[in-house]
Amino acid sequence: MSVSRDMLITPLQTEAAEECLRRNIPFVLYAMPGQDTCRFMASLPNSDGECRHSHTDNADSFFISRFIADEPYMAGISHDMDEGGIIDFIASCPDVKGAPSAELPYLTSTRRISYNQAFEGMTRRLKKEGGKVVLSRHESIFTTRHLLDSALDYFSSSPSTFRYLTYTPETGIWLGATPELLLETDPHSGEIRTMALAGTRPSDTEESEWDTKNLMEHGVVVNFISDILRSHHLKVDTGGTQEITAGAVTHLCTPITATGTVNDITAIINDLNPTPAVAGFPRDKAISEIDYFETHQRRCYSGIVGVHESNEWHVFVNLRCAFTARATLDGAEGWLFNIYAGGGLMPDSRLDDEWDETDRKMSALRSTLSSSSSAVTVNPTKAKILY
Ligand SMILES: C=C(O[C@H]1C=CC=C(C(=O)O)[C@@H]1O)C(=O)O
Repeated sequence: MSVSRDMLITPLQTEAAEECLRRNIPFVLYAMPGQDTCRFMASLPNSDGECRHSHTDNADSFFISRFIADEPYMAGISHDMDEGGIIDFIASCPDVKGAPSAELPYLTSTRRISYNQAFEGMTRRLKKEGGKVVLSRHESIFTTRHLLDSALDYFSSSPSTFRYLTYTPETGIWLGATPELLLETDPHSGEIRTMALAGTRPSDTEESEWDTKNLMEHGVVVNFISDILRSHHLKVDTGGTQEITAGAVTHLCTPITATGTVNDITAIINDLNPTPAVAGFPRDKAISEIDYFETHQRRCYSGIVGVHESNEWHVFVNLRCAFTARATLDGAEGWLFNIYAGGGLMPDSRLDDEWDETDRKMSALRSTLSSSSSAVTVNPTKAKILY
């Protein structure tokens, strides 16, 4: 099911986002899972022409952070804008000292040989010691398709995900549609909701049973999340494991709720993040192997992304996403994307299956970027990034 294209991003929101992209003003367009309207927020410049983009506890804000930032870093964007506010914003947008992001996308994709080597190194240890590590890769694609068109299509084809397009000077431009909830608070019931999302197979499989590798991979995440919540003295209730389909892949998903007195919600978020669904288990060992074997920086892929609005937290794991920047290739203007995906390795993982899994996880965004009459190039080594 996909929602109506017209409803998701209004023409005014598109115009405002384009203005922000032109002027390097931090902004976000986002839609909550199941919603068919987007919210637009931007960090307006202060009287010195500088954009405020720090997170404050009271204002509604969007945040995005890197995978295992030393300090849990949040780029907040406040100032929600309704349609009237957007008109004023576009009309009066003062000159800002917006800086382009210092980070640049990779021109080439993760090489198969590098992925294979990382796989061999990680599974060699897993076979001896057990555990789990999530190995990721990225694919570099240049497209002449306009960014806002791509975002609109990607949003409308993934209605049950948290969808966003954002720019901050710290992170650059990111586009994503993630199915994975890290944590959500409900001030009415006092409940915390989360999920274990791990274990993947093709959505067109004819198998009825899940294999042991996927069931165990999933179980590691259920146990980890439950243990963290219990360590915060919360009562944990684990629902039945379900299947959820996201494009070409189906995942195992166990909803988890926690109740009790929450003294410090950000401490719970920081303890949960990253879960073994994106890092592995034991966590520290998995993170150091990711650091050692992966040949790219994950940047914001598999970090957290979400909103703090009306005193509620909606925190997601940043999956099915891409980092992008304006670029040219052979005289054509377009966008250079690094699409990221990973998969959990267990001692009995098979190399080709894992590679194919990441391919399927990237496929929805890849086909969005290639649709209509846009010219698309994979590994655009001659692309030039525009500032
Ligand atoms: C790490 C990713 O997916 C996670 C979420 C669902 C299933 C996963 C898996 O089966 O490996 C991963 O844990 C990704 O999409 O890049």
